[in-house]
Amino acid sequence: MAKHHFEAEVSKLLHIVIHSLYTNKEIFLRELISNASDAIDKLHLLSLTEEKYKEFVAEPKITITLDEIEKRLIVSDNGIGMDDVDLIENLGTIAKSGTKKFLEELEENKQKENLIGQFGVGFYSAFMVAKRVEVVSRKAGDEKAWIWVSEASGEFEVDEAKRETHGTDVILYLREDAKEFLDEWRIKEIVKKYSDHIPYKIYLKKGDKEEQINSAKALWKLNKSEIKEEEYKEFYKTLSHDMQDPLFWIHTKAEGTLEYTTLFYIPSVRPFDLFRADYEPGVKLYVKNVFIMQDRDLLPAYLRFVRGIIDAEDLPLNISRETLQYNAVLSKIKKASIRKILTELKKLKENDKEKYIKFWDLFGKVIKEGILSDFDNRELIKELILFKTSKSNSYIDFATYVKNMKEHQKSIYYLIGSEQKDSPLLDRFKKEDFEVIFFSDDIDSLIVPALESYKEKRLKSIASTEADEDFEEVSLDEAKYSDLLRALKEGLKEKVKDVKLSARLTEYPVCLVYDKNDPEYQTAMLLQQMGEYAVKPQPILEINPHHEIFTKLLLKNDMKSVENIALLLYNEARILEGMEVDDPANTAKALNTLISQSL
Ligand SMILES: Nc1ncnc2c1ncn2[C@@H]1O[C@H](COP(=O)(O)OP(=O)(O)OP(=O)(O)O)[C@@H](O)[C@H]1O
Repeated sequence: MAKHHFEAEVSKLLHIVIHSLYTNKEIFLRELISNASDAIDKLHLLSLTEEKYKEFVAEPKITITLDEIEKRLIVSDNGIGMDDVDLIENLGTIAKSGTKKFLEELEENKQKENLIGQFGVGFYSAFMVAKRVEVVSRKAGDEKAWIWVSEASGEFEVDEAKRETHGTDVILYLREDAKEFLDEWRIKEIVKKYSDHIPYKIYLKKGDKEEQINSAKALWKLNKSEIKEEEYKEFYKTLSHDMQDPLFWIHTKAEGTLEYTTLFYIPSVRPFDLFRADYEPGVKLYVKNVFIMQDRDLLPAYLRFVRGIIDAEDLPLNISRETLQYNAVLSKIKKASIRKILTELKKLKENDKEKYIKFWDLFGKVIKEGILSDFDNRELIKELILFKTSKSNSYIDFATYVKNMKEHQKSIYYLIGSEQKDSPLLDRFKKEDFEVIFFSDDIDSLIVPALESYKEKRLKSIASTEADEDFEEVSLDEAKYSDLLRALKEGLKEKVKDVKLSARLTEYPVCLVYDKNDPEYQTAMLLQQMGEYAVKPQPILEINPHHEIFTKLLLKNDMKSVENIALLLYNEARILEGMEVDDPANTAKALNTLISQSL
């Protein structure tokens, strides 16, 4: 046998593989199956393009043989095969510059295991589980077969061998601690996990028994017209482990400069961990049918409910979690995928409102997070938002709202909080016949201010003084009420920022508003929950000078009971805005005093 030395980098890699790699050993099988599949791909292409390979159109096949007696695992294929020169070159050196660079980085990195676990070390990963590896191969078109043997000791040997047909057998003599890979269930499990959608049949052979153990069908690679609705649904269930049918799916094949396929599903139930910080990502990355990883970074967090697959043609199989974020090809695919999902959701909203409302009730709250995190798609996300309004009990969107706007209406008006159809703040808008949006999700107080505008129409909160600028100024007789206003303010102390006369009320005696530069109640509360204790809501109590409570109070000119009245009216305004009573003990006392006085 002719002896050869491994290239220095290979020796380094082997050293790392053998000495530093303890976790995730099972990936060796993915790597070997992937190589076998590549070898079949190559021959397949040649048989299609070159005359002398025309005869090699035998049924492609990958076989995993478990030999309990010799403690061997063999991965065989009927692909292109290798001759002696190929064996020396391919299995004695590292061809790819990426791998070399990775090795350099690895040398400097202490957490080798973490890094390398994410990185396909290709053929050499066989040494994670094998003390000795033999590769018996015969190149398609050659008469001779060759054997490559190594025990990873810095050298390997190549000699003539026998093989009936073209193709390759990679024979692993399993180490003592890798005997689990002789178990057929373990192998089936690994193949299902990583290689189910390799387009070639994978057989498992043990003794006389031989069975196919993968589906051999990359569903997403088929043309849409070839896939039945049922097949889409079944595939979703295997992919997501969800028992229910998906709500809908988006299947895209991109060709041209960037070649990739994506199949995304929207579930019809909320994943259990949707609102957990440690949620499981739902999208898997494949490179040419080979499963690479399931990673959060494949889609932004606001699309975390999406299940599916991204299968890219132009990515290296060894792309790691660390390099994932920096890969330009993947970034482009990711960007296009986000846009595609959002655009398809918009279409669903237009074409199947009932289904879209189902979607919105399940995931609307999550999608809205994108307003804060995805600036590029902010306008598109705005199109997806649904809400109820002071005029509509069923959902509408911004486009409909704007279409329904009155001619003299300057802005889009909203109120944050639970649907407050009886809010005193609505008075003026009812009078003008302006529609007011109710934003009632708990995150709305963070999201809605960031919306800013829709189609050049500003969004304004009706609980804030910012909406006032859209209305004509009304002159109010401040002087006449100054003593009363002062007395009310003194009664309420720091509960309110100020007490003022109101131009916005017609029916109600009081309401609470916020200066346009101050956080509104819900925002302040949310910030407090997030640990910003210093942020306090600072409402302004506005009083309706035409309401009889105040006209009578003014007539009486008796400020004795004003403190009690102030507390009650302030709490009335809070209740009408859906807040809880502030200072309940004193409020009850004030109420009792006033009741007694009236008896
Ligand atoms: N079963 C096989 N049949 C034919 N050639 C093979 C086979 N296995 C490996 N090779 C050859 O050996 C080379 C090195 O394999 P290795 O797995 O280390 O790297 P790779 O497949 O090129 O990269 P990666 O595994 O990262 O995709 C392959 O490029 C291929 O030419």
